[in-house]
Amino acid sequence: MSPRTCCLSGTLTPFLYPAFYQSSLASAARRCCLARRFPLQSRCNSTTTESSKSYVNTDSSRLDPTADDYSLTPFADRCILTVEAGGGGHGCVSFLREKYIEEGPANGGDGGSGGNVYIQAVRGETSLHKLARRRLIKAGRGRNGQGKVKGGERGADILITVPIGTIVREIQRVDPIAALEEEHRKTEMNGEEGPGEEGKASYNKTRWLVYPGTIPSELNRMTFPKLPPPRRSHLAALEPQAPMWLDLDKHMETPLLIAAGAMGGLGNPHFMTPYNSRPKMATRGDEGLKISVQLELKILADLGLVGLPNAGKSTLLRALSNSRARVGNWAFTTLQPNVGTVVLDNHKGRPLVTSRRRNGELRENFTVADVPGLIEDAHLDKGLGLGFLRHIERAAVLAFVVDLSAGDAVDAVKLLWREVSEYETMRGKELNAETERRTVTYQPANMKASPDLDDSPILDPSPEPLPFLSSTPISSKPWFVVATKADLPDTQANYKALEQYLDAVKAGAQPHPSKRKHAWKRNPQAVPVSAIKAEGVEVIPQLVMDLLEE
Ligand SMILES: Nc1nc2c(ncn2[C@@H]2O[C@H](COP(=O)(O)OP(=O)(O)OP(=O)(O)O)[C@@H](O)[C@H]2O)c(=O)[nH]1
Ligand SMILES: [Mg+2]
Repeated sequence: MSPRTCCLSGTLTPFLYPAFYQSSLASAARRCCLARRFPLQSRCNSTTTESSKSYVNTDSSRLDPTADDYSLTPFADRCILTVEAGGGGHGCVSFLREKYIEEGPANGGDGGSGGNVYIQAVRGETSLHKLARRRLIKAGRGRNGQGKVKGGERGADILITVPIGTIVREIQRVDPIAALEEEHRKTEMNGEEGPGEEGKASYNKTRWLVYPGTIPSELNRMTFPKLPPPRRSHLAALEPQAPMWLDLDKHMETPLLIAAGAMGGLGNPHFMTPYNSRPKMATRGDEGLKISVQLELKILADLGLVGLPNAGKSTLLRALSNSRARVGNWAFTTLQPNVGTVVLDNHKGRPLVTSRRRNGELRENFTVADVPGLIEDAHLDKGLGLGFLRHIERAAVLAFVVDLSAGDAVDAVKLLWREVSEYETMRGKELNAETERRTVTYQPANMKASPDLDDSPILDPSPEPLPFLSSTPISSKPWFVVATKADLPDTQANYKALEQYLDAVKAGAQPHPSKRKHAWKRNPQAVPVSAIKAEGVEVIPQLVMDLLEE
């Protein structure tokens, strides 16, 4: 018997189903030892403190709470946001004035550059609701330049903090500098072609600032130099390639720049010539880059609970962690995902489960996401399905929660897998469409740029690989079944049938419930539990750790 099977059949079935209890005396003795050293309470819900009382008694009211005993935190997992980098301050037109220097030279300072917009995924953020309220986030504008060659102050930067697991997709971008560059390129070309009034340009009030009090007739007589070429902040090189598509799936130590502030205008000393030491013009600061982005949070939990409504997912989450998710005896009690943390090591003695992360770090906890119940055709957005199916897409391990007292458990597992699998197909199609959208530039046949191009769509020549979202197909994730409400009478036969079905899936006698080729079926197991009495749940942490290591 493998250690996992031993652990499973050993610790819980004696309470629930004595008939299935087959483990050896030796392993029972070892478990007794373990139970004495780590009482149930400290083992699977180590955030609770009163270790002297029995687990069941202490938590009976917590696990079977009244309908109004829950805590609800504001939550949003999607939002559309416009971020705007700060505009540059204007250059200054001023002249030196001192005693005995009546008409001093130009000494206007340059405008300050605008503030940058940064994004950072941090631990501790769990929702996008604060950003959803804001809609427009604008970095500070640079201050205008001042006399005595004083440059303007830089605009204030903005840092957008998002939860880990946020995907940022660009919807629209307004780049004023790109427009200016285009304009500049055109004027350069025209300037080269046309006969030369070199170095002269007319007054453009969107680009030039003139000395205060300049009257229109004077303005007409003034000779404006050629507009300087548009400038970008050197920080713009650090911006992600447009169109932006970021998958912020790790805690970020440093923020990522997404929109660099615009440059400030030039002060009047820039326009001094040997013939004109007192230019009466300066340039205006540039407008900031504006990007509309869609933020989508896909919770990154280690374990995702998938189940029909009223199956007991929230009760299970309460039994495993210190969560206060709402529990009620009706469908759709849970309307938004809840994430609970199961503490494996509370640093008060030896941890029950010792597991290391991929980077060798010792795991102190793991997270469990409880999402609203799925119903048939959830993938077609029935019930609350589609909005929340994406939260299980990124869970490392899936736990299918089935209610043993509510009909055939095997049918429930098959139905849940069907929905998850349909969702996976849909996501695959979406991802392909997105990839195509980003690689192929459609050009109608009658608008061919050059006659030697054939009719095929033009591939984007960009050598940069596209940033794909790294995601494992849902069907290839390790999974197990939590058979809840095992305390209710006449559930044994249902559980037995479920166990037999999973054995058949493992042996290959039955297809994987998702009907997919490369689905994970190495060792799907059933865990009978009574979440309401916290019986049987103590094996789940070890099981999850084993599956996480796969
Ligand atoms: N007898 C028994 N009742 C349970 C058990 N687990 C949950 N229940 C009850 O089943 C009902 C539904 O539990 P919830 O945890 O709210 O179920 P859910 O799956 O989160 O439901 P939705 O959020 O609506 O999808 C509640 O009345 C629980 O008290 C169990 O192990 N045994
Ligand atoms: Mg619930």
